[in-house]
Amino acid sequence: MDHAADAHRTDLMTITRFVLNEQSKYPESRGDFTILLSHIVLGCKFVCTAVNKAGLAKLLGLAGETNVQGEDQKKLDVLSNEVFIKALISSGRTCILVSEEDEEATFVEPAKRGKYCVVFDPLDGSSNIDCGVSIGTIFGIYMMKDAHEPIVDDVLQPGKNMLAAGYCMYGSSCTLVLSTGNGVNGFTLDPSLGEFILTHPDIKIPKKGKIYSVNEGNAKNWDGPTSKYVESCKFPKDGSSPKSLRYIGSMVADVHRTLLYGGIFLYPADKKSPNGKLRVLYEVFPMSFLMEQAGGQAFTGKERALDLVPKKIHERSPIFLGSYDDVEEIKRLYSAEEKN
Ligand SMILES: O=P(O)(O)OC[C@H]1O[C@](O)(COP(=O)(O)O)[C@@H](O)[C@@H]1O
Ligand SMILES: [Mg+2]
Ligand SMILES: [Mg+2]
Repeated sequence: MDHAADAHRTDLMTITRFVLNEQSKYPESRGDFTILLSHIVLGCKFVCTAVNKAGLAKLLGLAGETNVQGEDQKKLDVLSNEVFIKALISSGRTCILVSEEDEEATFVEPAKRGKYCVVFDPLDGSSNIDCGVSIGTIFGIYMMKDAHEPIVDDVLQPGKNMLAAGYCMYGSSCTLVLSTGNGVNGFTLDPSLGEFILTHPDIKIPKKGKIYSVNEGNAKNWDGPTSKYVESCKFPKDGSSPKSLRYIGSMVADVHRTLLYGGIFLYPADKKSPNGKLRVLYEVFPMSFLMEQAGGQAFTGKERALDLVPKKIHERSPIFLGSYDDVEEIKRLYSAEEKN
């Protein structure tokens, strides 16, 4: 590193500075949230390093049952789950953790307990790992309802009660997008500093977009409004240009593009999966929270996504999220069908 040339960079807005600045706006704050977030950020850095090495490990024959040291080589999704569980418990600020990888919620032992509940998908888009396509981690943070012995109900709250949500995308760069309920900000990891730097301040999603993003292979099982909507993206009746289709199959990457470029991401219900595929707590809610904070909308086909009250921790829901006007159109089609 050229230290002289980099001297001017010491005024960069790192995520640590950013969160401390936010904290200073609340004089009564004891910094618990800041500490929790710093543990999540550390987890993301660990997973980013593991993801970057994954291809190499495979090439060198290290990713299998055992590595050269004779240790078990863990699959990335299992490893990522362990990283976040450890990072969150060691923060001393959490009481309940819900991970996609664990059937049951994890209750933190009293000595290490704090007041936050964290829901997360440690590695999203894991089917894309072996071909090096972008994958990510998604998280949402709730406050425990009251001071009592934690119970599962503490995480079965509507998404609008989330205090914060975000994702980290492990792609051509490592990008962390965060909202603490006061807009959306994006940070990019500078590997030379090991710090996330504010690179996308106050992200606002375009009001209308030119891209739709959906697994069209499921089209034969879609319901009327979804089919009509996708048809209108391809053959618009108002004389406008057709939308482009982009679909990666990693929710983090598809939502990130939607957030920056505008448009709509949909994982609708279909005849085979009447509740869709994506999980309410750690996929639908955090992404819907971010979309609304960026000026977009998120809809389930029946209601505002963040109004949904999950009954089970791994519950699924259809989801349509993105630019305000694009989601408005799908809402119109569903309400027209209801009236018929
Ligand atoms: O392959 P499909 O059916 O289009 O599903 C893609 C969706 O499934 C997911 O991969 C599910 O996430 P996981 O990898 O965490 O299970 C989303 O990231 C993505 O939007
Ligand atoms: Mg996922
Ligand atoms: Mg996952």
